[in-house]
Amino acid sequence: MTESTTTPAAAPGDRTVTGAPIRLEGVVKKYRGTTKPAVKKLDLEIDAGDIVAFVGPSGCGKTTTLKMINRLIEPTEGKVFIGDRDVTNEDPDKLRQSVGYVIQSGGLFPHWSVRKNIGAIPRVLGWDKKKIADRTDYLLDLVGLDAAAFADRLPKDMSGGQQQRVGVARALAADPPVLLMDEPFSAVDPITRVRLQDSLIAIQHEVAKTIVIVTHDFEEATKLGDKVLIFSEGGQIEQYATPEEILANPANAFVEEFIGSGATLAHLTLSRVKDVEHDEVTTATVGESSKEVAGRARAAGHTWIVVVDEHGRPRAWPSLREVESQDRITDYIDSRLPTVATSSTLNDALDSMLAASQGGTLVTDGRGRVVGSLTIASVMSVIRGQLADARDDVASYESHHHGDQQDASLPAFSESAQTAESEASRS
Ligand SMILES: Nc1ncnc2c1ncn2[C@@H]1O[C@H](COP(=O)(O)OP(=O)(O)OP(=O)(O)O)[C@@H](O)[C@H]1O
Repeated sequence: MTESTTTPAAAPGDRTVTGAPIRLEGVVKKYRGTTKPAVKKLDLEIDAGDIVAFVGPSGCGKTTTLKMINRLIEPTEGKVFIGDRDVTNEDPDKLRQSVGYVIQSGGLFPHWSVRKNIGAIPRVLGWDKKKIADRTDYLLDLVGLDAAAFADRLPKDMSGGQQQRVGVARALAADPPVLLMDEPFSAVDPITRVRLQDSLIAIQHEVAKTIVIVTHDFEEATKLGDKVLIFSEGGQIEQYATPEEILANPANAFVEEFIGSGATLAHLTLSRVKDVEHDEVTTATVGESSKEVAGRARAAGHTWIVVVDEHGRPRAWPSLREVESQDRITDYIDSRLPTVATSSTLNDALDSMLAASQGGTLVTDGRGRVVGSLTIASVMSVIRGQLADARDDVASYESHHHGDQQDASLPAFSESAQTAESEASRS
């Protein structure tokens, strides 16, 4: 028998995983001076090329666990492996050069240009100038920034979202197999956050690292995570599974409580967009003075506007920063603009937001004219209100139904309950 010497060809669209698996074995963290361990005893395997999102209530040990992977926090007990390397025995500085790390506000050196920031670790590693310059240009493009415009800027001359993009580029500079992200998108506005999330998904599609991300936001976790890890206090794993599995089969009452009631979904198809109060929007037409439009928007407390055509139909929804980057409103058309009609269900609205990967959507009337906007938060708050009402109804039914003595203040209800019971017993 002859051995095959050919390596199986990758299927079209297959990506080369450059990430390494991460394994935690019996990892414990006891902070000095505390009685309860922050992380009790954690065994965890993360597959190469996966994004795993850590979620859980405040203080449950997410950040502690994350930082034990690059030993910004030293484990009290246990071992951490990246690939085959037992990193608990490595020089921590060396280790951190091979593990990308992204924190909340980018964490860039403020007096260094973007180029210098991105080149920080490659310089320490002794790369030559040309290689660093090429890598910087590649990474800026990867994170969606124009190298010609941004490479020589200082962080303070960039938006929070742009700084965070540079933070990601810097973390990827030395091509590490692992990227750790500690609430990377929590300091930016929701629209920017959605864009950064989408950008991370696109980047990961290309680079296929192993990414661990700590987030407070379950939506973000389900959006980004190939798997989501739900912790409870003491770094206890309550469920570690794909978002679909968690939503369909929460492992226990803790997880159920954490992700919210499943009834939420049922309500989405019952309610309509017109039942939800829309936010007002500032509209403008192509060619108007940007300054005037921005002034109008600010007076209304808006941070973005909708550019509409002569029929009032939306073309784009630029932020004021984008508006003010030009003298006049441009004729740009955003082909991915999410819109829903007032007659759509809330489910449609969420679909539209998700399809466009947006945290909000424009609302149009039957003729496609913009009448306002809707955010996921406002849709969710309506649903939560409905659920609370539904629970109150059930609770009041149960308290009266199961009470031994009749409540004199509710004779009609008691009677009807009794009637229903006697009818049921007759049938
Ligand atoms: N340096 C420290 N010294 C003592 N206790 C600490 C220290 N850092 C964290 N802790 C405690 O360890 C526990 C876990 O903290 P950790 O920051 O890992 O939680 P977390 O899940 O990331 O919380 P959050 O979501 O609020 O950021 C908490 O009870 C916290 O108070």
